[in-house]
Amino acid sequence: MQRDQVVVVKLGTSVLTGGTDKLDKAHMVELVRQCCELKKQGHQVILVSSGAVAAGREQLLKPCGRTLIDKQMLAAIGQGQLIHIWQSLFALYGVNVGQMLLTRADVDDRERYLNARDTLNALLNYDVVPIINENDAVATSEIKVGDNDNLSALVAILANADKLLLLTDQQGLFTSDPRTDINATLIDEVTHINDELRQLAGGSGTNLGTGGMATKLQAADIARRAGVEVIIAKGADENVILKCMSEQLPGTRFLKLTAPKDGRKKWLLAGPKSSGQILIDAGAVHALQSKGASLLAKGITRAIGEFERGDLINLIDVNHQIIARGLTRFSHLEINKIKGAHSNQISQLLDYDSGVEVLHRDDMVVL
Ligand SMILES: Nc1ncnc2c1ncn2[C@@H]1O[C@H](COP(=O)(O)OP(=O)(O)O)[C@@H](O)[C@H]1O
Ligand SMILES: N[C@@H](CCC(=O)OP(=O)(O)O)C(=O)O
Repeated sequence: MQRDQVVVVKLGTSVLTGGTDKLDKAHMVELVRQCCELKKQGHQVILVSSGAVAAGREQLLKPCGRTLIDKQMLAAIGQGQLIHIWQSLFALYGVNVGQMLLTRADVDDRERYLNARDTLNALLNYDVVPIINENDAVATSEIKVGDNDNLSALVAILANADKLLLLTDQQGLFTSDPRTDINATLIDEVTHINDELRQLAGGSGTNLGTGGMATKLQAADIARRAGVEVIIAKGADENVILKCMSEQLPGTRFLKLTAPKDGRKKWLLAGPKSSGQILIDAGAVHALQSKGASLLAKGITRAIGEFERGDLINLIDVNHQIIARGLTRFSHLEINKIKGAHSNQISQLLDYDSGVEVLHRDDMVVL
């Protein structure tokens, strides 16, 4: 078994409540035991823990709805309770925990991303288990990641993790939702995530979880591009966390891809929201994918949305697939003036010299 790996363990509400309306503390002790065993083996563990809303509901003892504001209020009540439980359970093993509550804004902004990364690394260096959740109480829809599957992928990128374990109430990804299809079969290994696979993954089969398999697949897609192996497995299975670290595969494994080495490119993968899109032709797609080229104006069909120089944009092919993302050196207005033009015509078309690469290779990740 490989030692000294950084492992992000995401525990869904389904695992923490065992499908009931209360936190299953007996099972939480068992999960803590496994995490501490991993630490003893020399690995570093980060928890992404859902359960604040469920804990708040349990604590409130009054009926409460499921609107955004209801959930924000319940999270405000439940998060303290949740971290208190984790803290006391890890203390049984003499392990300290540190709470980090994040929103999308903390990863979108490069400086805030670096601050969050420094805190995470400092906790790991001091042998503390970081316990992360979305800062639900203040996260409005604009700044929300929205689900802890995607959040855990961002955390795995922040921490430069080796593995991301998405623990849930199913054995893994099935050919369809096993709650509704008794013939559904488990998919052991995934090497490509495409639209066909996405169609197999439905939403949450209960009203406890957020996102179901669809968000787990999004998370796996992001994390594996950053060089993280992802496993979806059943949180209630005996020794599931320990098994995920061995050859004995308990669920669905998503093979990792070769990650960019540059930290800024990893940040681009962590998915700051794009401000707009640039439509590119087949020649440009080929140049980016096969030749490692920068994007030049002649391969651009048009700019969609409004953006400025320095903004993050997605590059889209004729089939509306995202091919790459990166920081543009031209605004949408400039791009619409220079699209299709040869590089030597650009300064003339704009009346000033702004260079010729619309997206430089160094500022771009090809997906
Ligand atoms: N193809 C699929 N394979 C497995 N589970 C699926 C699939 N499609 C939808 N699901 C649903 O996803 C649920 C797990 O996601 P979710 O309820 O969000 O749990 P968690 O709280 O662990 O994130 C399962 O209970 C299942 O009903
Ligand atoms: N942040 C929320 C959980 C959001 C979420 O993604 O839930 P889940 O699908 O159960 O992992 C909470 O703590 O209740």
